[in-house]
Formats: sequence, structure tokens, C-alpha cells
Amino acid sequence: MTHVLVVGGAGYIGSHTCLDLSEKGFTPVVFDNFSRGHREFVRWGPAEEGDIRDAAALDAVFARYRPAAVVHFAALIEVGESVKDPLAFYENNVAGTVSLLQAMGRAGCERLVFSSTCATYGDPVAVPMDENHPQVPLNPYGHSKLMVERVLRDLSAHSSLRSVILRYFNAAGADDETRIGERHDPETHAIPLAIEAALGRRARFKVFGSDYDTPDGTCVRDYIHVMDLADAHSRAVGYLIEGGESTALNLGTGDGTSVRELLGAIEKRSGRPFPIEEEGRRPGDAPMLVADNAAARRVLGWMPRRDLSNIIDTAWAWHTSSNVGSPDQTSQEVA
Ligand SMILES: NC(=O)c1ccc[n+]([C@@H]2O[C@H](COP(=O)([O-])OP(=O)(O)OC[C@H]3O[C@@H](n4cnc5c(N)ncnc54)[C@H](O)[C@@H]3O)[C@@H](O)[C@H]2O)c1
Ligand SMILES: O=c1ccn([C@@H]2O[C@H](COP(=O)(O)OP(=O)(O)O[C@H]3O[C@H](CO)[C@H](O)[C@H](O)[C@H]3O)[C@@H](O)[C@H]2O)c(=O)[nH]1
Repeated sequence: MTHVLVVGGAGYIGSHTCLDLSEKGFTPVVFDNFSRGHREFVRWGPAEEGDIRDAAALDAVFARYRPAAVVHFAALIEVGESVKDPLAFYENNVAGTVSLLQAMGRAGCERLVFSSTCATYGDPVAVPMDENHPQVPLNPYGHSKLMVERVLRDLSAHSSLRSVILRYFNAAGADDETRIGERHDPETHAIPLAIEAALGRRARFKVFGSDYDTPDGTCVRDYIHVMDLADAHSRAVGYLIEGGESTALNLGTGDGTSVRELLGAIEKRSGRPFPIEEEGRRPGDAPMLVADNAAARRVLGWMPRRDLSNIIDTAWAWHTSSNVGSPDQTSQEVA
């Protein structure tokens, strides 16, 4: 039985990765402090409650399961929160990851897959963006991820640790069977917010900026299905087990969708027009983020298999299922 330690595995992308790892014959062991994750999302292996800043808790889990690799999702992820409280992000995302890496060192575990983000690139100087695009983050969240990338590059050069850094573009969609799905609290992501507006759970959808230098004036993003992301993580684990070298890879589809196009697609799927309001720009938003995914295709033999309509179908199915729970209402209250 090959155990993979999935740190932050009770969260959105981590839980879908556990599903994919188990389908590929691994046993995912979730290590999570449940600060943002959900106990009912841990379904494909054991759950261990603990914090990555707690060395003793980490040592106990490494001793118990002797994982072949670690997949590390645990982080604070909300850009707005990072601007309000940068130190919380450096403590959790940077110091927490250093603590995890130290525990891996003590346990002799030398393979890590790390969740990074296109937010490390900042404002695009070329679209689509490949992995050599300059990395100039626009906020503390992006900086915290870039700092960990730096640490991992140093460890790859000067220790026996090997890592695959995965830079996701916009994760979206849900498990086909609606067992798990996207549940952030508070929710800030465009697709769940628009679906909740279509369902009448929020009063309206606010478009953050319609004066960008993009075809329709709204921001363009590369939405990638969470199960495509999950598949890439399982492949990255296999790649490291087979002796692959440290690398950093973009995970996106290569297709851009504007906020307006996204809202049109969600209205079409739901059959329910919903109120849309134009707001000012949200600080820290880049106008256009689209991936060049050639490296991930080449190195992992990966390719995205699902398109925007599958993303919206599975997200819609999740939000209309009984498993969705009760979404937080603080970011766009029902009037
Ligand atoms: N959602 C996206 O679109 C997106 C895009 C790019 C990158 N990412 C990255 O992917 C990762 C997962 O994102 P997500 O959307 O699944 O977030 P999420 O909040 O749903 O999951 C994060 C999980 O980590 C856990 N966690 C946080 N701090 C911890 C700590 N100190 N110790 C133990 N567990 C801790 C939380 O409880 C939660 O279960 C994050 O690292 C995020 O930065 C996400
Ligand atoms: O209520 C909303 C929410 C979002 N948007 C727009 O929709 C697009 C997508 O926004 P999301 O918040 O869904 O996603 P981001 O591109 O901001 O976020 C992505 O990049 C972030 C860093 O910038 C984090 O990594 C985050 O986890 C990841 O989903 C953006 O242009 C945003 O301005 C709106 O118009 N209204």
C-alpha cells in the first residue's frame, strides 16, 4: 500500500486530489487542521488532525504512515485577507511550509508536490504565460507562494528533496458524483458566487471592473477543472516516485474566458437570469491570466480533459445537491 500524505486534503482541491489518488491505487492520508477544510470531504483514506506548524504532530504522522510523497495544499488562500493580514500568510504559508519541510527531512521523505499559483506571475507581460514569465506577485498571498517556490528551488539544488511546483490558474468545477465540491468560507470565487446568485442565495453578482484592456472590458481567466488538477497531482507523485527531477509547471487549459462570457454561460446553464451589477476594479486583479501548459503536457503526459461547459455543469450539480452545506453570506449578502 503506497501512502501519500495530503496536507490540506480536507479542502477543495486537496479532497478532489484524494479522490483521484485513490482511483489510481494510492492511499491518501489527509493531514489538516480543519481551519478551512471539511471533515466530510475526507472520504478516501484516513484523516489526521494537525497543523503544519506543529512539529510533533507531523513527526507522528510521518512515523505512522511512512508516506512515499507529500502533496501540500495547506495554506491561507484569499488575496483580500492577505492584504489585511500579511503576517498571517507568512506564518501559515511560509513558516508552516518550512516546518513541513523540516519534518520531511527528519522522516527521510524526499518527494513533494506543492500548490503554487498563477498569482506568482503578477501582471502579464505576455499571454499565454509560460513558466519563464517574470514572477512579480501583486499581493502578500502571491509573495508567500513565491517565497516557498524559492525555498524549494534551493532545497532541490542543495539537498536530496525533489519537488514538483504546480502553478494553478483558476480551479473550478466539482466531483461528477457531487460527493465533494467547492466550499470556501467566505466564498470569493466567481463561479460559485454567480451560481449562488442564479439560485437566489445571493442578491446579485458584482462584476469587478469592466474597463480593462480586454475584448469585452472584463478580466479574462483560465478556468481549469478541479479533476484535471487532481489528475496532474497524481501524475506528479508518480513522476517523483519514478525519479523525475524537480520542476515547476503551469496547470491551465490555455483558453481564456472573460467574466461576461462566464456569466453568460452560467445563465444559459441555469436558465435563470440573475441581477448583475458593475463595480469598480478589485485591487490586485490582473487583466488577463491564461496558461501556456505545454510543459505539463510534456513532463507529466497530462492534458486537460474537461471544458468550461463541464466545469459549469459539475459546479451547478454540486451547488444544487444536498451536500453543498450552507454557504457563507458575508461577501455578497442577500438583500
Ligand atoms: N482555489 C484556487 O483557485 C487556487 C488557485 C491557485 C492556487 N491554489 C492553492 O491551492 C491550495 C488549495 O486551495 P483550496 O482552494 O483547496 O483551499 P482550501 O482552503 O479549500 O484548502 C486548504 C486546506 O488547508 C488547510 N490548512 C490551512 N492551513 C493549515 C495548517 N496550518 N495546517 C494544516 N492544514 C491547514 C485548511 O483547513 C483547508 O482544508 C492552496 O495552497 C492555494 O493557495 C488554489
Ligand atoms: O464577485 C466576483 C468575483 C470575481 N470576479 C472576477 O472574476 C474573475 C475570477 O475571480 P476569482 O476570485 O474567481 O479568481 P481569481 O482569478 O481572483 O483567483 C485566483 O487567483 C488568486 C490569486 O490572484 C488565487 O490564487 C485564487 O485562489 C485563484 O482562484 C476575476 O477577474 C474577478 O475580478 C468578479 O467580477 N466578481
